[in-house]
Amino acid sequence: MSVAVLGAGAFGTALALSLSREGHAPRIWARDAATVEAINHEHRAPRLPAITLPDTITASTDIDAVAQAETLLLAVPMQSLHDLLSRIAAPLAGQRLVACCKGVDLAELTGPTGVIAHAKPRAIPAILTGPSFADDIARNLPTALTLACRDEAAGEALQHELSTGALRLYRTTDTTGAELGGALKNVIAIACGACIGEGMGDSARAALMTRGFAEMTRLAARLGARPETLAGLCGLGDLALTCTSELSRNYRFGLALGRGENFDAHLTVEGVKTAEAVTRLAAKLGVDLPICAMVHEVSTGGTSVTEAIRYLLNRPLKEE
Ligand SMILES: NC(=O)C1=CN([C@@H]2O[C@H](COP(=O)(O)OP(=O)(O)OC[C@H]3O[C@@H](n4cnc5c(N)ncnc54)[C@H](O)[C@@H]3O)[C@@H](O)[C@H]2O)C=CC1
Ligand SMILES: O=C(CO)COP(=O)(O)O
Repeated sequence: MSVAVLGAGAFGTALALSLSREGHAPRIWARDAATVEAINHEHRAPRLPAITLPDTITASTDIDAVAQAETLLLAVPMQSLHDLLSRIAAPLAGQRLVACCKGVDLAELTGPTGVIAHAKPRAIPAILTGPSFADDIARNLPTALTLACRDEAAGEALQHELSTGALRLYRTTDTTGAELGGALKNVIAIACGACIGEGMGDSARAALMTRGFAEMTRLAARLGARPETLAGLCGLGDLALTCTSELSRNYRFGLALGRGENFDAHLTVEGVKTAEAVTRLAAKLGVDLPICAMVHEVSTGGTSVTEAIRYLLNRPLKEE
């Protein structure tokens, strides 16, 4: 089976490397010629500068040619996924489209598999998500992720196609749970970073992680997801990683907010737009997501970290 990667960022390049170790020769689509040049001629990717790529990994700016592979890994930021799919002329009928992004689309208020289903209704949508830093995958360190696909047979084929000696994939048909876990953990990671940056301490972070997990499961259950999906790699697993590691951009963005420091605007921080999208979605569905709402307020300058923490502490007391 042929696999290609659309998007030459850190995660797309790491996944191409992972595939290359299993004998695949993946092509990467990049939107700019300079990145293609770097991959094809210098065997390096701009977003993973410390890694040398094998010459079995090649790149192209011709998206229609690259998109002919049977499996396409869609590794662009969440808010660019719709734009990416609209660049491809073909309907991609019967092809497996694996979202490798985490978030909720602001225009459609759906996760990545919903965006795929709207843009390419004859394709088979799936999502690869869970706790992994691109750098760890690129270095072939042990990693376990969730592969979610409603089509059981396609999900099983993808699980085998994308697993490697170091990258172990668990399978589920619950795409809603898998994508909401990955989306919401980034929002909670911003909250945790802000809490630590503001000097509130590890106990406060543990409280945010736990009550954040309650928000993740509440919204997911309202949308029909299974609780055990959220308790898996794509929910609890990724929450644990992202809320505790300074390798996470979402966590570091939160740290900067808490410390009152600037943050590099070129870095992909999915939780900011996701906080806005889930706050809107929750209002529409009548679901209470106070931490996510505060992350949206703080990250858009609507309130301060101190005020947000005060608001959360002073909400009416309730049962756990
Ligand atoms: N970096 C990581 O450790 C991991 C990232 N992810 C997810 O992968 C997704 C991508 O993140 P990264 O690869 O880290 O981002 P990145 O910032 O390293 O790269 C993003 C890539 O997407 C391209 N891009 C942006 N907008 C585009 C558009 N409209 N059309 C086409 N290409 C576009 C950029 O040129 C760049 O090559 C995110 O949703 C992230 O949450 C998931 C797991 C791990
Ligand atoms: O999704 C990730 C880890 O699973 C990567 O986290 P960041 O996007 O916060 O860097």
